[in-house]
Amino acid sequence: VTLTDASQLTTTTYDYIIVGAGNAGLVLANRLTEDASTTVLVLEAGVTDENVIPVIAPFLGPSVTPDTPWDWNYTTTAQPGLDNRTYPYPRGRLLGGSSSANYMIHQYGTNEDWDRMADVSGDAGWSWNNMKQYIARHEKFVVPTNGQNVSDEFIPSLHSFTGELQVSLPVWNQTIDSRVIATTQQLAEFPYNEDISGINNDMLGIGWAQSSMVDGERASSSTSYLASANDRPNLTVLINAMVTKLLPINTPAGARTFRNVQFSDARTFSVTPSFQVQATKEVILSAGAVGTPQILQLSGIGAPADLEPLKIPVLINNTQVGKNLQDHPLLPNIFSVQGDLSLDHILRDPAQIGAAIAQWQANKTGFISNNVVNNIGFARLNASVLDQFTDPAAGPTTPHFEIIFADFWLDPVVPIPSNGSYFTILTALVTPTSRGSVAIQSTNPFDAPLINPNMLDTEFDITTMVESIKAIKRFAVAPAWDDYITGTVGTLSGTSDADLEEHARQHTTTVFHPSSTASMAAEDSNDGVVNPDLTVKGTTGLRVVDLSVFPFIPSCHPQGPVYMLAERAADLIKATH
Ligand SMILES: Cc1cc2nc3c(=O)[nH]c(=O)nc-3n(C[C@H](O)[C@H](O)[C@H](O)COP(=O)(O)OP(=O)(O)OC[C@H]3O[C@@H](n4cnc5c(N)ncnc54)[C@H](O)[C@@H]3O)c2cc1C
Repeated sequence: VTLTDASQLTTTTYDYIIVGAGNAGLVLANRLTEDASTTVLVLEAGVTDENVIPVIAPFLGPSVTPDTPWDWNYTTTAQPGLDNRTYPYPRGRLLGGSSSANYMIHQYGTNEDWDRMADVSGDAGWSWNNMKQYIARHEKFVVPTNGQNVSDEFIPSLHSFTGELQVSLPVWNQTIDSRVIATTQQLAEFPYNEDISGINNDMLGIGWAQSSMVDGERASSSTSYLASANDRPNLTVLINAMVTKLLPINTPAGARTFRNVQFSDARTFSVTPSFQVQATKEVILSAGAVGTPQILQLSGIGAPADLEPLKIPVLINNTQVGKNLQDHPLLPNIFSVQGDLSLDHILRDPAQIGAAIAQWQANKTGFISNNVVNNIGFARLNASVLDQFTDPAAGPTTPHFEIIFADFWLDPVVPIPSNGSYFTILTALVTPTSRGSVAIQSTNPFDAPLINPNMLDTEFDITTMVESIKAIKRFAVAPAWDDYITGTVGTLSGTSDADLEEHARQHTTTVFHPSSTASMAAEDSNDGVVNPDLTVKGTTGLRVVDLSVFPFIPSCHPQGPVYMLAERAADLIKATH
């Protein structure tokens, strides 16, 4: 059942308390309540996702954030690598968390990404060979039924059709799609990849985006894992509940126990009145890569240098909490194109958008029923460039950068001009080496933490971004674009490395993938915030299950890896108790 107010709780004691009804949290809520004798409370600061059209309609996904009631509305600190700019840093603040606010692209990462996690943690359970079983449990592939031919857009034999989250393929073609695919036949540098999810141990090349959607609607952890479990009497989800602190129970020797959770009404933006609930087994933080370190720090688990200036007693001294933040930098590269077939003309015209939304409401068809992006690709640096660096990729077949194709002007920094037709090829670093941080700046949980992704801080990152621009410029001169692309827009016209570096520093923001702020490390290592079984080092009764535990950001869109992580975490938790 989903409750809206603390006064509706009928008890204050549960077997498990999950903090955050997000991507990971609702997987746990479902799996842990499969046993009818296990009670679970999920505390979520955000609001409901029910009947929120921008959340449900796939093409409207980008309007769920930033600066809305469904977003935490964070902003980064000034980024030295980006000409000291700041930019919005969206995080979903509703049921489903960021899985309700994201752009729905669904992948699983490379086998090398997972094998590195197993190596770093010393736990072979995180290896690809073991983690594959969780894709089968998680995924419910849905082939579009609108007549779209998707036979060579994915490899059916590798996918699961029986799991929880619906994953599908494009149901509406953009003008550029056939040209993108034609380019894969014209240029050997950009081969066609028949299944871009990573499931076939190969993410290199260009393929059709798989998205978490079904029948013209978004599929999130809320519409899948929660929807199929919410009528269980042993599951309680409380929205509008802002967790403000974990309270320690002092144990005489060894680890401190954290099974008590304090929260307040998120609608009041006030820590009083406060409520307390207790877990008899475990508290699980699934508050995401910003929320989780924030709660740990507010609870006195963190670096003395972060806590002492705020007079927060250091209960667990761990200098890694909130550190190691990794994210995928995203750079829009815009070309001007012929004619008026790009989506810009529709997106500029409220009447056409209104008609398209009405069509979607009537029968879930048209471009609103489809994701904003149909094709994505991944590539590695040329060997001659890579030779200058230690390769930060998880292995020799893991990509360094991503290429994303949009049939319209898509630049989060520069708004769409009032006329013209455009084609955007976005590039994103998927193996960045820059590391940033999340740190609370006051003892008030309602104050946003300082978020510093520290983008393009390293020589590797800026070099790879420049190389990615050169790569897409090679892509754009394939014969497939001869009668379409007319020129570059703005600073993309630069030809020297210095020009392209300036273009990157002026336009880069984020693909919204913060990770690694509560990194996993081996049990006997002094590094890391959590152990390989996701328990918080130096504590009992407390685990973290969300994207913050990945020691390295996966080289793909990360919601799939989060679902896989949470599926295994449920098994680990069940095996403990
Ligand atoms: C705009 C956007 C676009 C994206 N596009 C894609 C994409 O196309 N494909 C992809 O794979 N990934 C995408 N991502 C990233 C992906 O959605 C996230 O990495 C992933 O969902 C994170 O899962 P999580 O469980 O770690 O955190 P979340 O899903 O963010 O869950 C955290 C939950 O905890 C709650 N919470 C936080 N603090 C508190 C507190 N103190 N008390 C109570 N509750 C709290 C939050 O409200 C939230 O519900 C995108 C993200 C965004 C924001």
